[in-house]
Amino acid sequence: MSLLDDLFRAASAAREKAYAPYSRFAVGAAVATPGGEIFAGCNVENASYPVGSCAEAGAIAAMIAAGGRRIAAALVVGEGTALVTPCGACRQRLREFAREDTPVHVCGPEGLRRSFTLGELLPLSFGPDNLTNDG
Ligand SMILES: O=c1ccn([C@H]2C[C@H](O)[C@@H](CO)O2)c(=O)[nH]1
Ligand SMILES: [Zn+2]
Repeated sequence: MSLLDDLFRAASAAREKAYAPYSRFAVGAAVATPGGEIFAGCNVENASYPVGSCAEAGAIAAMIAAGGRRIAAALVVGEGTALVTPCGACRQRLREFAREDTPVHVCGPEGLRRSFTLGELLPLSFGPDNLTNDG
């Protein structure tokens, strides 16, 4: 079984647990560390709508809490027929721990629809390197 399969399974399982009573749009996400550890998350909405969080944020939080610091690959599972790519805020969240060439796989419930690099989704990005002062 491939890393892609493992990411898809983890994200799909998290998506089953999504708390999305307002949008009724369940999303699951998973990230893999360079060592092959996988962390997943789902969207968690709130009666105060802006307080809700994306699936990607949950997956990244799980990785950080477990001591992970780098994302080697990410995957999102949405629904409907359109591509559910990470929202703008989540592209930036991924950017903190990933590189321009890091793959971001976009799936529907049936499986992979398209793969991007993070650089394609967030070109000319601002990241941690911009804040280092070593010339
Ligand atoms: O990549 C995405 C796109 C949307 N959502 C969530 C946010 C909200 O709960 C619902 C509808 O936007 O889907 C995610 O979690 N990840
Ligand atoms: Zn998002």
